[in-house]
Amino acid sequence: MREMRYISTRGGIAPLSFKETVLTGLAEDGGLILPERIPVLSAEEKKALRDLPYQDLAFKVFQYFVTDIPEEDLQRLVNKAYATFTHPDITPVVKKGPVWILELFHGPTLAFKDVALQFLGHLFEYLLSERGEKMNILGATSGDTGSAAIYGVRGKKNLAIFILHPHGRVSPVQALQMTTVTDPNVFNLAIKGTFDDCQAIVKLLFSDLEFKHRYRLGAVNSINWARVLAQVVYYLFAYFRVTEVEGIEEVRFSVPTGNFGDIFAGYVARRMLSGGIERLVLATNENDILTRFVNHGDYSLREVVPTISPSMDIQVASNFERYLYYLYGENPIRVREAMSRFAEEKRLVFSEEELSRVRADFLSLSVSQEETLRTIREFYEETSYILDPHTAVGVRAGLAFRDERPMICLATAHPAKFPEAVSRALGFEPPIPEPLQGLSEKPRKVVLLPADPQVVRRFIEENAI
Ligand SMILES: Cc1ncc(COP(=O)(O)O)c(C=O)c1O
Ligand SMILES: N[C@@H](CCOP(=O)(O)O)C(=O)O
Repeated sequence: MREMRYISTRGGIAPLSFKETVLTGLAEDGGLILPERIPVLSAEEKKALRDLPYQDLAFKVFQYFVTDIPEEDLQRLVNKAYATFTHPDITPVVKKGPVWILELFHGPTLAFKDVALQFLGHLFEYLLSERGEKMNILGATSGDTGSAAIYGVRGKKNLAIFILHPHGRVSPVQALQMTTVTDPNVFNLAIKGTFDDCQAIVKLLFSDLEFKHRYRLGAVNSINWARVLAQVVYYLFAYFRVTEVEGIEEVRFSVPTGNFGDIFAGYVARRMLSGGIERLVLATNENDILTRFVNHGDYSLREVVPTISPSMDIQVASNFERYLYYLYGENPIRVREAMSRFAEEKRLVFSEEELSRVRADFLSLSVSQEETLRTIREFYEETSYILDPHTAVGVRAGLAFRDERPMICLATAHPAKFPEAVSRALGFEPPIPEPLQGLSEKPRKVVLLPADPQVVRRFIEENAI
């Protein structure tokens, strides 16, 4: 395999290997890390990948991007990562009514984050033991990354984890999943603010290079390229499965979107396939900055509003910067200018030519809470299948943009993580799966802090390993 090196969206770092990329998290110039090229699969390569079981496909896809880990080690990491999943296909894709549902919730914390974070946990442990180093993981969550990251690194050597979540703005089940892990190296920080505040604190602390190096900070958010990479696999897996069954070469994916990480993984898969994914449907809840961007070129910041799909209550979508890099013709100077303009003016303006390229990549719809509840109800009536509210946002948008091509809707979380919303829609709560049973009786560990980077910094200084 040709060696793969990694660069920053802002152009200010020397190229990195994959291993360095994983340990670096946020690029030292404040940008996000990307591979120097996205491989395009030939017809023969697609044929060779088409029928592979999930783990084998993951291994083969990773090999294009991971050229500095020996094959046997990479294979072992992949096998360990997916051994915790309860479905043999890892991310099965099932036909329900008029759409295909890509179920991404068969991992330990019942959300799509497990697909990448189970892998990243093992990868961190492998890299740290190779170097004889320790790491303090720092992450922000609007609900799902937090528990998936905690479960991903739990019991692993040489790691502590600090997860910031917006106090009172994640679902009660999500809060319990995180805070009932009372291991001495796990710290849940409930921040009095929004997810955007939490993510801004994390990025600020990563940008303080002295602090980052002294405490050897590691990233579990989609800041970390390994997160995006692992998520690319299920797009390819679903694409191969659905096109095989339907006997058609083009599909659309509908993706409930918040931090733009999942749909960015879809964008990478689309480029790798070069032609198989006609467009990606970008579905947002009432926090609709990305929908306004696609449909009206209006990328301007508004207040975050709390909704029944809380994990998508985000306005400043981190991975948007990665997409901008490609939209701006892989020109890091333009990305750097845009990011500093956005920090000052809280908006970006795009040319008609740029917007027409955006619309060749994405279709977009913002779905209100009322429509989300209606979608859960109507989909259940038609198919007996219970959607979680995030998935319902994606299904609603997927139905709006359905044409002759198969529409694959990402089911990003299990409905039992959001029983209140499901009950409002259906009049009953979904059955509680085994991993969520008895959580409310367990002891909890959480600290309430203001949305102040200095306070968070002090907390890390006092508790880091
Ligand atoms: C259940 C669920 N659906 C959708 C999303 C949105 O994904 P992304 O932030 O990658 O856009 C999230 C948060 O990441 C989530 O937890
Ligand atoms: N919705 C996410 C927000 C963080 O996104 P990430 O993909 O960058 O980790 C969550 O559930 O925490």
